[in-house]
Amino acid sequence: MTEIIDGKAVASDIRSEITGCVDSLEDAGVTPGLATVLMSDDAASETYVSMKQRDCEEVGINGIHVEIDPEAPAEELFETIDQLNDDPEVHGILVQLPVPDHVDKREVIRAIDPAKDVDGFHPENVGRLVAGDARFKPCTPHGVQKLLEYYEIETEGADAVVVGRSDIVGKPLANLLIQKAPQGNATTTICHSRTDDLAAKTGDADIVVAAAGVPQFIDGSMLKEGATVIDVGVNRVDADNDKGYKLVGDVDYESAEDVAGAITPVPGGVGPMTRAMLLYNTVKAAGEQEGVDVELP
Ligand SMILES: Nc1nc(=O)c2c([nH]1)NC[C@@H]1CN(c3ccc(C(=O)N[C@@H](CCC(=O)O)C(=O)O)cc3)C=[N+]21
Repeated sequence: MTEIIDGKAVASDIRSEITGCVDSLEDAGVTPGLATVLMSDDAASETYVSMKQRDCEEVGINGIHVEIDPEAPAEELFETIDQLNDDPEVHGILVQLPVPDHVDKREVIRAIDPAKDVDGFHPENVGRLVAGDARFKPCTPHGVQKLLEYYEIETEGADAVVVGRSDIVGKPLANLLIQKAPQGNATTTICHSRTDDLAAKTGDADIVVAAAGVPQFIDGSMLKEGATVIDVGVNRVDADNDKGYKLVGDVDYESAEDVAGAITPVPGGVGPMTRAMLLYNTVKAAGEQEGVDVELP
């Protein structure tokens, strides 16, 4: 029987534990604050940011949302970031990506105070993660590790293949999977668009993580019997329904489900975990900035 990895349920569990962390911060006189900044008209980005704000409300984090006209000069975004860096009520800052073409993404990431960088994208935080001393694990890789933990999927000595080399998922996740730490110690291969014979690599893997942003490109024929399949893709594809689209992953679920030992669905797999780990990082940031011990889940 294929085990369906229920990210929605695990995320809900983690949110209730985070509510406890928020309570202990409140007892110390601290309300954790998360600022989300959106400089985009993209419908999917708007949806994700509003979900993040709703999550904050649920657990008692003070959510602050700033919207910047995507046509505005880049300076407007940088001024906003400076203000949020200086605002003692803001413990975490998330600038929703992508930003418009006239805004330099790297510069944006560097402008955020590393202590408030709850995405974990700032070079200082990337460096710490690679050095095995992570401050903020990036939310999606961290969420994937939590799923592996909850479902007791052995990573030690396992062959893991990460398909996708992005700075926000592929690279940090591969780094975490090779670390001498829980949910680490995997023999990890990173595959990407120039990989020769991808199916041979995925077909040998005990754990396959699909994070390339290409709809349904990994199917059952590319998997080993019993493999764990983690689908990070959230692709909107046209559909004949009210919304006009549906969400599909990077994995062709129907064929993969027959072969996999365990698999994450889309929606309801990694996506909700990404949002839960953002709350986790925000509570961690607040505790560190305010000198309050927080017992994180
Ligand atoms: N600075 C920054 N940080 C991010 O973490 C970040 C970002 N920019 N830009 C875009 C990506 C994408 N991302 C998602 C998070 C949750 C879901 C999610 O909750 N998905 C739900 C369903 C969503 C829906 O219904 O549309 C699910 O898969 O079940 C999806 C996508 C975070 N990102």
